[in-house]
Amino acid sequence: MATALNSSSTMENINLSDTSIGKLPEESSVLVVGAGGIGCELLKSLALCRFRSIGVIDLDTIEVSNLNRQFLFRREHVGQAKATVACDSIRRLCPSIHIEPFHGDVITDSRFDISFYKQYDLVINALDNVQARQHVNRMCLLCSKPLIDSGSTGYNGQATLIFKGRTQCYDCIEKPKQQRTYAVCTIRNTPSQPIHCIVWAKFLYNQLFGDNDDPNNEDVTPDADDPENAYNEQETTTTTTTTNGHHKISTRDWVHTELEEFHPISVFNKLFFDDINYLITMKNLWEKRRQPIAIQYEQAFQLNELHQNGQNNHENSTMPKLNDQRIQSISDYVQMFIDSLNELKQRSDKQRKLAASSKEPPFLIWDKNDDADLRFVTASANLRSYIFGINLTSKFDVKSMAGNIIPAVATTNAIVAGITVLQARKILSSLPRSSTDHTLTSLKQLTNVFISTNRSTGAIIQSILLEEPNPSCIQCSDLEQPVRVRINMSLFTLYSLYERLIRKHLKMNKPDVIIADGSGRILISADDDEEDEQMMLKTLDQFKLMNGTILLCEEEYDDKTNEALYQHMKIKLMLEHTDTITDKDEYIIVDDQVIGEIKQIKQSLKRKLSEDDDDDDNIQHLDDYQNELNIVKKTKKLSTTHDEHNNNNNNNNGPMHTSFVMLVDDPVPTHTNGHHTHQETSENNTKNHIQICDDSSTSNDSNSCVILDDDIQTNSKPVNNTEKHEIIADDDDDDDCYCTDITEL
Ligand SMILES: Nc1ncnc2c1ncn2[C@@H]1O[C@H](COP(=O)(O)OP(=O)(O)OP(=O)(O)O)[C@@H](O)[C@H]1O
Ligand SMILES: [Zn+2]
Repeated sequence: MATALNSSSTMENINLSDTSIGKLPEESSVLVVGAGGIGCELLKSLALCRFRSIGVIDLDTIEVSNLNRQFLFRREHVGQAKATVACDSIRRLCPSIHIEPFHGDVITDSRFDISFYKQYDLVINALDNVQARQHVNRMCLLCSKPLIDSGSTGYNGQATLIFKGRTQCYDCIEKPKQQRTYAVCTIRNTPSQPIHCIVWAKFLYNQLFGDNDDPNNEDVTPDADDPENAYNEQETTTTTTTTNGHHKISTRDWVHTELEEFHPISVFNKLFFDDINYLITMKNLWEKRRQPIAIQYEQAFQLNELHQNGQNNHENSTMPKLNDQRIQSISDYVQMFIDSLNELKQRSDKQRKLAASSKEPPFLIWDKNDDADLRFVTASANLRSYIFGINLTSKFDVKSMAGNIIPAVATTNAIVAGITVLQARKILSSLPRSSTDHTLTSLKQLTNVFISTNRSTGAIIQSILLEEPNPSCIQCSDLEQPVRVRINMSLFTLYSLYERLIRKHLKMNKPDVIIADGSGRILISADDDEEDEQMMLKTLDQFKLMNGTILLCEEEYDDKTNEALYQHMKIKLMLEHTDTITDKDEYIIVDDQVIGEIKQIKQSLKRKLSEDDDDDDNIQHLDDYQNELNIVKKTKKLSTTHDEHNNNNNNNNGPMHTSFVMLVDDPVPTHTNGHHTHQETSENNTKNHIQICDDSSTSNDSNSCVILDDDIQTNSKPVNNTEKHEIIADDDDDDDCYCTDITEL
């Protein structure tokens, strides 16, 4: 249900000076991701609303084209990091503020891990792409941080709220995919929208001046293989005489054979007269469509009318227009075509010569910001639109459509930023004031806010009730908390991931491994009988997997073997990149996720394993699954032992928990104790350790571990050998596996 609000009623609902509950802006720390159009507005508004601790991430440097709306930047800043300059400008505005820039990619920069996010009370996205938004969404879900996702497209904008388990997350609802590809037949034979003609014009540019070896360089000539075309062309030669004497000549081949003796008028007549006449011979295409009209250069200048169909709404609007926003006459487009063609031909000849003596490519690459490139596409697209009776498009709009540009409107950004700060204020007032717990006390006041020029609702700013999370959302449903795995993406191979981590360690049989980024890309298919060796040896970064990528490992019930152990099992893995790992096979599973993961294994077992808690002394040979369960039990027991130990030392009766579990592949020494010996019988004496360490230990032991649980602290304190608890789990399937309590070592 939508509640319409005008801006004054929005303001009335929020009492900025209400300090009775929740956190105050000056007590809170906020992370802003993106210092572009919305980001600049947002930082200014946050600073003026008394937010005093802000982190700013942006990967980009300042460009001249940013200066019109990203007002924290000036011409002298061009080329400098956006995050740094934005923070400097805010400091000048508000000297008492603590604002810290981070120049880096929020997705791939290993500085931005879970512990980084945990420093903040609230995260705000001011990003311009889905991938980065999805990543921040996942990170906030993982550490239960409130997130506001702000965005704008032209006159529309939004500030939506995301709280783990309480609202929809960014991925709860699949985003409608923007159509970026069009059927080849539509482009070559039967365009019906301006974008079809613009795509055709870009193909034409590539045919004439671009990389002819590029397989994406589509032919632009009429396609007689169009299934709609009953006329079945038998000839396969590039030059064919059609029934009524018109010639079909492939532009690609024509470029090679004829362009040496370049004549712009021949190019014009081939494209807009010969090819169109050939297309007209495909009678079936025009049974239910308007037949195109071929235009010949010699008559083209007489086509002075603006357009055929009364043209689009823009032309009727009384809004003043810049030259580039105006639709021109057909004769203007004819002239524009000839002029830009000549210009590009000269440039292309130069480029070919330059390539002979340098590393430059021997072809041109279309650039939306290059005037000749843009004029060529505008003119070609509009001539074709005219031929097919499609509305014409201004140069300004062609630039936006051909360059996939989403228009940025400074006023929308300012409104979105203002609303986002109000949202931030409301969220903070719902957070407990003196606690690091970020559970919201109430969602009552909170809504999503949309800015829309669609007046059917009678409001520009609309407040929409928060939606419940989607229970089957792969990112936020509680049942599927990901197991966090730290690896070095540039060293860790697909083989290590599949064979060592997923199959050996997680005990999955032969799962599909799917990249959970909405693309449905399958990394490894369970149906493949043989693994591609070359592929398995590739490192994960070669598959464009990144810090924060979630993999869904899914295994079906194996009815052939009727093996209950391998019934349907699902595990999500979240990959976290770290440069600090230098061993190509090493992986670290972070903290209690390991326990969650083993619990999942436990749940997936059909047979009921006995849960006899008492006989830790009676350690015996265990099968792999029993062993995993015992690790869980042992972990709990060790935590308890440790708690007692700690309590004795500190007189602290508060609960203690295990700081982290680390799993590494390292040669380990043989451990001997009264009861059992871990025999180093596996290949290379390599074992998996699971080490459970505690951050309260203070010794300088060189065997100390890195503290991975960010709840406790980021930097490690060395672990005293006598306090260290260690469980050694054998990586080798054939070996016996023992659990050993460190107190016995
Ligand atoms: N993965 C990322 N990590 C960090 N910052 C990012 C990431 N992706 C996008 N950004 C930043 O988000 C900001 C989005 O701002 P905006 O939408 O105004 O885009 P812009 O690149 O500044 O402008 P335009 O695209 O119009 O030239 C940019 O400054 C961009 O650098
Ligand atoms: Zn979700």
